[in-house]
Amino acid sequence: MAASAGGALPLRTRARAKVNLDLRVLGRRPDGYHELESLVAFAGIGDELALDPGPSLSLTIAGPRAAGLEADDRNLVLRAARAFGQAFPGTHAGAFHLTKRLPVASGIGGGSADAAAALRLLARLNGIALSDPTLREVAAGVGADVPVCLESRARLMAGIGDRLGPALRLPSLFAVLVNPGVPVETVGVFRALGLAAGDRLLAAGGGLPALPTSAAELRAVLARSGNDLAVPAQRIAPEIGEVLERLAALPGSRLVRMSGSGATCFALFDDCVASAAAAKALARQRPEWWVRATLLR
Ligand SMILES: C[C@@](CO)(OP(=O)(O)O)[C@H](O)COP(=O)(O)OP(=O)(O)OC[C@H]1O[C@@H](n2ccc(N)nc2=O)[C@H](O)[C@@H]1O
Ligand SMILES: Nc1ncnc2c1ncn2[C@@H]1O[C@H](COP(=O)(O)OP(=O)(O)O)[C@@H](O)[C@H]1O
Repeated sequence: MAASAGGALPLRTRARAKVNLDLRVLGRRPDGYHELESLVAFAGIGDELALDPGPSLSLTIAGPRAAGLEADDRNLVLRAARAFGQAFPGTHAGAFHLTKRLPVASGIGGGSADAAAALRLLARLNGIALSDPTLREVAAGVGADVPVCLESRARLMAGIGDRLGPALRLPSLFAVLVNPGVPVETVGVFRALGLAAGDRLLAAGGGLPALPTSAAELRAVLARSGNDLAVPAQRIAPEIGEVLERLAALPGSRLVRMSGSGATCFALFDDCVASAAAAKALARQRPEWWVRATLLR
């Protein structure tokens, strides 16, 4: 991108993929939203967002996953930017350019990460701290997953995504992320769970017993949990079953799970040699799937 009209270089940030390492649904609130508990980590891969400061707000989109994603008012980048402008009157915005690399509607929060990235860039441009309570409210108003994506640090997430634990220094996990190319809408998966408003299922678990110090220890903790949205998601997208089976069958695959409301699933490996080899093997088996080896932390 060229320098802005004023000569300043555009601001840039990475919108990292969010991965729900586990996810429990505790119940459904009277307003219809579901109470969750989830240990969230972030991948090394993501979309990229640039902001060229200027007088008017706009968005352009390019990149390998841009097809079908409109740069209109429904786009989460513009929704976040407009909400920011309303909450912080008189602040500056400009021209956003999104490089879309993450599959859309895939349970790894690409849209939420883009919205959070827009808020980070606007906060940087206007000298607003990421810890600003109004900024956090704006994030929560754009989407349930946007607050956790603001800092994109691993942490426990509770409530509907609005209650965040402290940032966690998790041992790095060598992962392969896989999406079979079937978009899955979050709202449909929650609906398929079949809970009535006001239903209470479980008491809060309280999170991690102690912070694991090795990847093997973290995997052992994760093995005791799961993703409560996996069964309803598979009813909507049966392809998820094949993704989980193929991931589990890869040499060195230690733990296999779906992220968020799907359809992206991940497998964890001991090291980057094993995860890279597994990603290569799976991409050969299913060349039409989105397959990426990455670090989660
Ligand atoms: C399931 C999760 C887990 O991290 O991730 P994704 O699969 O979307 O990545 C999130 O809770 C998704 O967050 P996000 O995608 O931002 O959700 P929103 O746009 O706010 O909500 C979409 C719809 O999902 C339902 N919803 C969402 C969150 C929640 N805790 N309870 C719900 O019932 C609501 O019906 C809502 O209208
Ligand atoms: N910048 C964006 N990137 C991805 N999806 C977006 C974006 N803006 C709006 N959306 C819409 O948001 C919804 C959720 O997208 P996404 O965050 O990718 O999935 P998920 O919530 O499953 O993790 C999709 O239906 C998509 O059309």
